Amino acid sequence: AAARLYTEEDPLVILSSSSLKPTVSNSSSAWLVQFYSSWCGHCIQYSSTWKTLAQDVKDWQQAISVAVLDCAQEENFDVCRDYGIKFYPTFKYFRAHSPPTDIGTTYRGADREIQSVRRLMVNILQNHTRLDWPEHCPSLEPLSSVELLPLLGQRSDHYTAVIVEKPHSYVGREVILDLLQFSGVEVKRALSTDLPLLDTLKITDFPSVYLLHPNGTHTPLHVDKRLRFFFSSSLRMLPGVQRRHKSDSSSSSASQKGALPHKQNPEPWRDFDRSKVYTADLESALHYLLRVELATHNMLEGEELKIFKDFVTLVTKLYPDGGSVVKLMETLSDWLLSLPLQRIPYQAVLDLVDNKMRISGVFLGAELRWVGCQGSRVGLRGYPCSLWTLFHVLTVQHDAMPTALDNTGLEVEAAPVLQVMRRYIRTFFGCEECGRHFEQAAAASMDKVETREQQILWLWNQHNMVNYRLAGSLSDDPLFPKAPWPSPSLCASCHEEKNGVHVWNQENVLRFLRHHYSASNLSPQYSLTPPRLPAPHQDPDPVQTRRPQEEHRGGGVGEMKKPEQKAEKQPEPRPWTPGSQRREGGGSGGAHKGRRSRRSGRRCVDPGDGF
Ligand SMILES: Cc1cc2nc3c(=O)[nH]c(=O)nc-3n(C[C@H](O)[C@H](O)[C@H](O)COP(=O)(O)OP(=O)(O)OC[C@H]3O[C@@H](n4cnc5c(N)ncnc54)[C@H](O)[C@@H]3O)c2cc1C
Repeated sequence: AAARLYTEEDPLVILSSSSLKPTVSNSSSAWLVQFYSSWCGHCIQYSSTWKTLAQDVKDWQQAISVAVLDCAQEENFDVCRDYGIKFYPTFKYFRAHSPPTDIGTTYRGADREIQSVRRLMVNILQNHTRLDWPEHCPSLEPLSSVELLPLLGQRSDHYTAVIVEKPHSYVGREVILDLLQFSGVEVKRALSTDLPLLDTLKITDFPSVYLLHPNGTHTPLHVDKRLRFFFSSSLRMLPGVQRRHKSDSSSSSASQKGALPHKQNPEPWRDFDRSKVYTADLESALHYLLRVELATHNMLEGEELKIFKDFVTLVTKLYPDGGSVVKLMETLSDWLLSLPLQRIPYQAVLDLVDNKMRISGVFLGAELRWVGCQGSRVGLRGYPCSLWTLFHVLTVQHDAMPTALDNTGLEVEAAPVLQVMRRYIRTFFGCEECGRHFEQAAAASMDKVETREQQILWLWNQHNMVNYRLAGSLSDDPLFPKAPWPSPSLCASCHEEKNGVHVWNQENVLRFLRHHYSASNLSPQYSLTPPRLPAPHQDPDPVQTRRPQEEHRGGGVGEMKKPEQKAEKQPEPRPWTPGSQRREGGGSGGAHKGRRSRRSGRRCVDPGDGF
């Protein structure tokens, strides 16, 4: 097992003697298989490149799939001999619909860099004939102005994106394949040598994307950088464009029309801005965590109690809003720390949260109210989304207030937010499998995190690993497809390309995260708890005094409206009461009193725009 270079977690198929032939012969897609040996040093070194390649072309798999087979495993000795493998690694490709007698064609290209292999994959596809063309692969050939110009002005039930590029460019074909699993948009390509097309569309730069809208209008697609990643991301973000789930990959007419495939969410839709973080999501996270997730642990004792205390301390010290939530967590923290008990019944925690604190006007919102975390139907997004959001906010707050954890005992750890998160997820998070995955990742690299900046980036990177893994899975909300985050529309300067491969500019990512998850980017709109009122002598807090209408004005890059549903109005905050969810009233009444003396007085600094 120690020698295994690839696991089921990797975005590729692991083949063996028994599965090779049934998989690659008569398949509706082509296959690219790396025959390797787990003892070969070069194969070990190359494995990370192969995994990156597999991730890069994961969305192409209905046309061409990536696999590995370990020839060092005894059970595979015979099959490697039968397929003529003499050196490691050997790359072989199998055309779609190939007969069982086909032992594949060996790739002897100049190099094995990701870009070269990706281009090889495009060439393999284009070498198919009409008769054996992979079933789900659209045409990769360029179209001419004669075919394209008549489409101008026509109405349709989907977008058509025309990529106009130089003859040797691969971008158009790669973007066509990147969008293979998405409905609501069709991608075609044309060449920069087609002068009538260039004249009509007034295209002078290459590659360019020209977009034909469903309503018959047509415009150039604006991207910050003319790179494959930017084109693919922008097209995936078009309204109504969504990832096909495995069950509807045969592109049912409903998904083609951009309709949501599942039952609509009965909750009223709340318009929101993707470039903001909503306190309602953070409050709902704590509401769920304290009243639902924790409720499954009747008695908190020993290690569990310690982990819960640490979590409460962390939120008390780092939660960015200064209102009821902090006061509540502070009171809870004081209470937990003052008790000499080794065991605390969960019911006592609940009683404190629901009843005792309410007497002094401190309360946590009474319901789940997802905003940035609302899903297109019940059961999607919600709590896990808000938990990620909460911990991202805490990593950024820790960076903005480095002394906030002093004298809590947490400051001795290099990455206290991550360590508390790790222990919380392992012990309390309801999704056991998520906890197992997260623990694996933490065990592999969390101990290497030494600075607050690395702490922010570690969590961002880990979250993206999960996004990659879950893209296209059943938990992927079609309205919010899982994808590398932040998207180019949120942060163009976070994305670059090196040797044809997408890379992150980590400096800009860090800058973006510090802004996105900062206190000044928190929107109180839809919040369930009363905002902190600035004391007469204090400067008004820009977050808390901003009127909801100002937050909510349309036109921003990230504004997210859901079609067909009425938006919910800004609600009145109301407290939690055990029997009734509807009772009104209850102010924060001095909820923030004394807070600044107990928490670090430093404010988070917004590094400004310009991403
Ligand atoms: C610790 C943890 C581990 C999980 N592991 C699994 C698992 O193994 N299997 C499984 O099926 N589900 C897992 N989940 C749930 C899953 O990751 C999603 O949270 C859930 O499917 C809801 O997805 P979402 O579309 O709301 O976006 P989420 O992934 O929940 O993201 C929430 C919001 O965070 C922002 N965001 C997205 N990516 C990043 C990033 N890289 N850095 C910073 N911000 C980002 C975006 O604004 C996004 O809307 C896990 C959740 C958590 C908290």
